[in-house]
Parts: sequence; structure tokens; C-alpha cells
Amino acid sequence: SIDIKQRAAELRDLLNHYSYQYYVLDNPEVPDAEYDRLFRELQTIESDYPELLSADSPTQRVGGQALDKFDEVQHAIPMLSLDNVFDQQELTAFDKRVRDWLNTNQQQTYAAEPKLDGLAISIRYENGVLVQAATRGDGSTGEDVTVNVRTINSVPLKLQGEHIPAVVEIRGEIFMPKAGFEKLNQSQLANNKKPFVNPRNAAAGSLRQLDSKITASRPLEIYCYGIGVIEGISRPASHSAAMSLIAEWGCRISPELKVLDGLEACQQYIDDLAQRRDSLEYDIDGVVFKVDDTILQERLGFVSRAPRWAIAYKFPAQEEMTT
Ligand SMILES: Cc1c[n+]2nc(N)[nH]c2nc1OC(C)C
Repeated sequence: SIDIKQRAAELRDLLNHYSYQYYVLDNPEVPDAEYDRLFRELQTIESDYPELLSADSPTQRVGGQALDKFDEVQHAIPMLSLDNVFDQQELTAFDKRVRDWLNTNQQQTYAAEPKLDGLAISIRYENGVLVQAATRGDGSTGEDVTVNVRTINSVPLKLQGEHIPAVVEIRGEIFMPKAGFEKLNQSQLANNKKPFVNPRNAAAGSLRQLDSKITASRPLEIYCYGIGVIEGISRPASHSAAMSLIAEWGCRISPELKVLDGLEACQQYIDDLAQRRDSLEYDIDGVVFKVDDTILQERLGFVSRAPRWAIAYKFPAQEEMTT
């Protein structure tokens, strides 16, 4: 009946909103018991009325039976890697190459954010609904890990707000926080299983499971960092504007994102983050600086395998203590 259908829609929106508050904003609005009560109510309705099941229902995050393989996905916009620099002198050289290429002496505005040590993902939304998620793979061809990405609570099943694009690929880094990694390794050891070497390997191993129930049991999170394909609305004028937009849509972005004018500010950002590195809840292996302006990015383009407009400033590798 209409009111059951309406109640199911209401519960889906309510639960997705509470999930957003809890997992994306880290700012729970209701106690877990309230969330669980509503979740069970929706499960009951959906089991009584299976025709009311929908892809954006929070009850559908954990998939059915395991896959026997991953399908391939072609990235319409390649997922490229980043060139690296290792010290201030090389960062200065990057900035000079940018200014030379743009034929300007003006200081550049960069968007800076931590470079997470996880794995890159591209998540496709059509009319706001999550339809596909693919790993980077070789940059052109990745693996379809949709059912596994759907189990990650900080990944919205449906985008929120008014200006939802017809199609948008949100790119980001899936990672395992340090605390979750330690806990997982304790349970690995308790079950006589091999512990993971580091959070990055644990995240990769957890995401590339053929059984999404295993992925669902792993503490995976995401920080989104870019837009691939976008149709139906024009590409944002800058990286920082794109980040504000995807945050509006309910995607999780790094709280460390900053727009910086000139190299001096970039160096200060690096020094500040290097000092805080050990106290962050997740592993990072550096800072990503991007020319913020989209038109300048397009003018700078890409060299063979990486953007001319972006660079990763890497920190010295941290010796992971294998437990
Ligand atoms: C490969 C990559 C990785 N990351 N990581 C962040 N934080 N931003 C970012 N951007 C990337 O690529 C864009 C420059 C296209």
C-alpha cells in the first residue's frame, strides 16, 4: 500500500542521512540503538514487501553470495599516478616548471591535501545512485569491486542535494585507519592467520575479496579527492570547488584540505603535516599539491603517465613494526 511504500522511502532517507552524519561527518545525530531500531523496521518491511527493495537501501550494503572473479572496467578518464618530489628544492623545481609552462612569473595557487597510503578507487553515480566502483588497475583498466565498495559505510549509496549530475565518477583513496589495522591483526593472530604487513596491504586485501561479507567485516574508510567523468553539470572551476561540491553530495573529503598561495605556504603545510604525521589516525606517505584552477590544469595537461599540474611530495618511508 502507499503508506508502506512511503514509510520504506522515509526510512531509507532517514537511515542514509544518519549514516552520513555518523560515518562521513563523524558527528552522530542519533544513538546507535535508534539507528538499529529504524534499520530493523526497514528490514521487516523489505522482507514482507520484497518489491520495495532498492539499490540505495542501507540494508543492501552487504551483498549476497561471493563472486568467482572480478569483471574488468575501462576507465573513460585514466586514473594516472603522480610524479614524486622528495625535498623543497625539487618542489621548487616543480613550481618553476608549472610557471614556465604557463609562461608566467606569478605565484601559483595550489590545493594541498595529505597523500593517503591506501588504494585509489573510482565510484560511478548515475542520477545520484552508486552503480559501479572500480580499482585503478593499470590506470586504464581496473577491477569491478562495486559490491565490496558498497559495504564501506563512509561511501554514500546515493548522493544528496539538488544539483546532482546525471553521471559523475568520484575518485578517492580507500584506506584502513591505524587503529582498525591493529585490531584486525590481533584477530588475525588470534585465529592463527597471517597478520597484514601494513594498513595499505590490509586495505587492498580487504577490498579485493571475492566475498563482500569479508570486506564488510573490515574497517575500511574513504577520502575522496577528485572527479573523473562528469555529465549534466559543468566541471567545477577549481579542485577546491570540486571538493566542496562532492562534500555537499555527501562524500567524505579530507579535513586537511587547504588552498595555498605560493611555495612558502606549501612548505609550511608540509612542515606542519610532517610534525602531525604520527598522530594522524591513518597512514600518509606525503602531500599532494594540485594547481587549483581547472583551466590551468587543462593547459598544463599530463606528461606520459602523470599530470603536469600535480605533484606528490613524499615523506621518508616509515618503518612499519610488523607485529
Ligand atoms: C593519483 C592521485 C592521488 N591522490 N591523492 C590525493 N589526496 N589526491 C590525489 N590525486 C590523484 O590524482 C589526481 C592528481 C588526478
